[in-house]
Amino acid sequence: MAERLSAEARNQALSGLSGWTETPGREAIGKTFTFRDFNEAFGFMTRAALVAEKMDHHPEWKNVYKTVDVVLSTHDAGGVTALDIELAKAMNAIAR
Ligand SMILES: C[C@H](O)[C@H](O)[C@H]1CNC2=NC(N)=NC(=O)C2=N1
Repeated sequence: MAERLSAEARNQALSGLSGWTETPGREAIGKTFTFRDFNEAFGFMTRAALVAEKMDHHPEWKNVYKTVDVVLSTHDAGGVTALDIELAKAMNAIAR
């Protein structure tokens, strides 16, 4: 199983991840993606879902119209692991 990252390692990883921040009150990272319209937002979710399923690592997320709020943590590890960082990177790449 992937290891929980220390606070220092999390901050180090976040410094290279545009738009992602620590989620207040829990060990997780989050980002709000904003798109042009619902179609773009849902297209992003569709592509990200395929990556997540392939990784067997799944986001917590919520879509309202053209925004997608994403929170990533590794439930099995009780914190943020390299899997969350990898999925966050993939989501940034998909959203570009
Ligand atoms: C059995 C299965 O591999 C696990 O439950 C996976 C599935 N997807 C997961 N997704 C996330 N975000 N955290 C997990 O710990 C996790 N565990």
